[in-house]
Amino acid sequence: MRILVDQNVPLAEEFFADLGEITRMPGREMTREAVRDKDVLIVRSITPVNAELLEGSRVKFVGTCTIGTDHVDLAYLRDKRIAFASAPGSNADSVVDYVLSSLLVLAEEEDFALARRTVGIVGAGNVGNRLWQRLQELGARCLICDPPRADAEGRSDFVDIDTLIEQADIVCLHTPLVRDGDHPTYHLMDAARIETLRPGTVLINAGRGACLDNAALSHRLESRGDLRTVLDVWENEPAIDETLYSLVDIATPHIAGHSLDGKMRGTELIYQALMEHFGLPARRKLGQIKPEPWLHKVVLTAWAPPLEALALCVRACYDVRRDMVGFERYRRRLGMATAFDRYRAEYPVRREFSTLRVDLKKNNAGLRDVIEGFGFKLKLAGK
Ligand SMILES: NC(=O)c1ccc[n+]([C@@H]2O[C@H](COP(=O)([O-])OP(=O)(O)OC[C@H]3O[C@@H](n4cnc5c(N)ncnc54)[C@H](O)[C@@H]3O)[C@@H](O)[C@H]2O)c1
Ligand SMILES: O=C(O)[C@H](O)[C@H](O)COP(=O)(O)O
Repeated sequence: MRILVDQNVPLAEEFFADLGEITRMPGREMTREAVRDKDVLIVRSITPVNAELLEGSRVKFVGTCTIGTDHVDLAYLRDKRIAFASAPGSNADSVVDYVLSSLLVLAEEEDFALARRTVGIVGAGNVGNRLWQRLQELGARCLICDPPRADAEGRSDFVDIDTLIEQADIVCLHTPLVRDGDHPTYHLMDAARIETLRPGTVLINAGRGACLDNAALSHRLESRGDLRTVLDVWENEPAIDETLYSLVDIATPHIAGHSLDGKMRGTELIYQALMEHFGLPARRKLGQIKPEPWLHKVVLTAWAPPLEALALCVRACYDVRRDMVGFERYRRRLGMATAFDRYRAEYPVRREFSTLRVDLKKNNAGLRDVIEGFGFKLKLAGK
């Protein structure tokens, strides 16, 4: 069997080598010629998978090691009877880590307490739901907007997006990119909605770039400069708008989900789906292959103020400023589009909060819920 794999998919050799010959290639360089004689195609989000790529090829299985599937023409695959799998939930915790790390940076700069803010979460799927759970541990009030779920589950505790925008101090976008149907998300945050954001609102997009009208946001930031913004996803990646980039507070090149844990989980999910497709037992397990994190534990030896201790753990594990500064360094050297892709390809190792154990004394009970709720492992030691 011949398998073509994006070069940014970790552990492909460990998972797939027994199945056949693996060829690696940058996702943006995958052409019809490159896939023609392959049986299996394993991509990430930057390869458009459609008739143009696959027509006339032998490909019988396509796997994307990502949550998002907007780069895949699913109707075409169905029509051609090409099996397909994605990796739902694989890097959702990494995205939540990214959002929380960003919020802690802004809370520190602006001197606000997250617990006293209203956070609006647009899209309450794997990412949004986990963010909701973790924020509740901090005591933050959350407003949830997810019309497809509201319809399907008959939920009356969800709000519509305009109510959310009106009431939230922090607006987090975690929607997939959907262009049609009852609940499209293309430019869900359009010029009119961007204009109605209250001065001082924090706006975060870690879903897909085109869920937010980038030109309209650029206009609002240039003309009024009264929002705090965190953008991980952009329209026209990797050649993103330089002006918008310069106006955003935390600007990163689509790496919110790029923890090693998230990416490895994505590979494992596609391996499992591929084995199932071919009726083979999935003997390889991520737990047997996964490297140990560099930082295994943080020990808090005495009582500590909960929020300060939490911020310390977050920074020890993943500080979003590392990526902001790293991306800017690459951009100055390579120019925007090359830097965008190169930083992701050479992404420094990052582990999820869940890989860090926090040791607490028993008398530090106030911290217990916050640390656990934020996703860290907890160990209680005697007084
Ligand atoms: N920045 C990154 O690195 C990164 C990483 C992972 C995922 N993503 C993106 O984030 C998206 C969400 O991830 P997920 O794992 O939560 O996906 P998911 O499919 O589990 O959840 C998406 C949620 O959005 C809701 N939704 C759909 N249309 C909506 C609308 N018009 N308004 C409000 N809500 C709507 C859906 O009902 C669903 O509950 C992915 O589709 C992907 O595009 C980005
Ligand atoms: O949809 C996803 O899973 C994420 O957007 C993912 O992190 C994208 O990573 P990429 O494929 O761009 O490396």
